[in-house]
Amino acid sequence: MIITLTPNPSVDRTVAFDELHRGAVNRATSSRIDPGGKGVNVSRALTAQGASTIAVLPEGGPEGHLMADLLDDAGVVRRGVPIRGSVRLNITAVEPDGTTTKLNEPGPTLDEGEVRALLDAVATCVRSAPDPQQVWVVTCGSLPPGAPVDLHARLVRSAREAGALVAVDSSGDPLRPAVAECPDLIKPNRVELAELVGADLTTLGAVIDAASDLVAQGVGRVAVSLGRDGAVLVDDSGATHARATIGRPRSTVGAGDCMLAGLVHDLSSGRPAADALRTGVLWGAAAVTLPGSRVPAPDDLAGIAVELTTTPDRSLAVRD
Ligand SMILES: Nc1ncnc2c1ncn2[C@@H]1O[C@H](COP(=O)(O)OP(=O)(O)OP(=O)(O)O)[C@@H](O)[C@H]1O
Ligand SMILES: O=P(O)(O)OC[C@@]1(O)O[C@H](CO)[C@@H](O)[C@@H]1O
Repeated sequence: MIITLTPNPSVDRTVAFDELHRGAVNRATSSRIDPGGKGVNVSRALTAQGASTIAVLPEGGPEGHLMADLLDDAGVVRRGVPIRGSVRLNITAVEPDGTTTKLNEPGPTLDEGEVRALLDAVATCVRSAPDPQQVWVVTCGSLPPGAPVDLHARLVRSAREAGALVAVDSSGDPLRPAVAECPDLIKPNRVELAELVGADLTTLGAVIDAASDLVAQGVGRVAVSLGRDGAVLVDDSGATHARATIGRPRSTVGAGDCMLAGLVHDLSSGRPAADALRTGVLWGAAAVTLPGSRVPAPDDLAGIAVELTTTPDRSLAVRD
């Protein structure tokens, strides 16, 4: 069982343009809408693959109702925590050459009672699971205004107390206190890891060294997503690198979330870490072949080959 927390979910509207012009009226060629926010996407990807998950999220306002309907349509089990504000709506503009422009709203202001209700909802889900020791909690994304910067860190503590293993996917200031709580897994991308450790990470070797330092400080595992260069997983037994080649990329929005979903899916089933990385990279690459933030179904994984090595090329220049 995998429980996700998304403190700042979003209804994601993806709008396609032949060419986007700043400061002009732009007429779209098509549009789609998906329930989103990083933890919500993790739960959507798990649901699409038939895995057991509950998405915990704040629910309020017209967008909150829309979010609930979209999640119900996708068959995603959810625990909505009522809030006074309204869930945000994020816009993604896509152009035929693959250029993606994201416009993310700040989200509703949460008060301390609402924050506590979110953390309690997660702990209740963990305690109600048949075997809380087998539960992973995944807490993801930006924090809405009013939420304390240590919200992810508090979640690591409270989910642990309830008996679960915990993964964190966030960035910037909210990531730091969460890392200090030594979660079982973190999933930064290369830029987020570079910001966390305060260094330029331009080769795979530099990424591995930075991740190894975090493991030495007590983080269980560090999975770094590297865009088209795949991902590297570092733990106290070493580093494993995996990547997949796909045809034409369509949208990278949510690919990191699908990667994390595949990784935690296999770890929670007791699979070896290298297999879990392979699954994560496969789900991430499959997501990139799909429009908007659509998540892959089992058929979408067919025909994508993943290369995996336990002796990564440390000199590889990493770009994304
Ligand atoms: N062009 C690509 N070709 C093949 N696989 C890709 C490509 N881009 C992304 N991926 C896959 O998707 C995963 C996640 O991508 P990326 O590193 O861009 O995530 P991210 O920056 O965390 O994304 P986000 O936070 O926007 O969801 C990668 O680890 C890789 O497996
Ligand atoms: O503003 P945040 O919380 O950093 O990111 C939110 C978001 O951009 O992330 C997801 C893709 O990873 C989207 O569904 C959503 O719009």
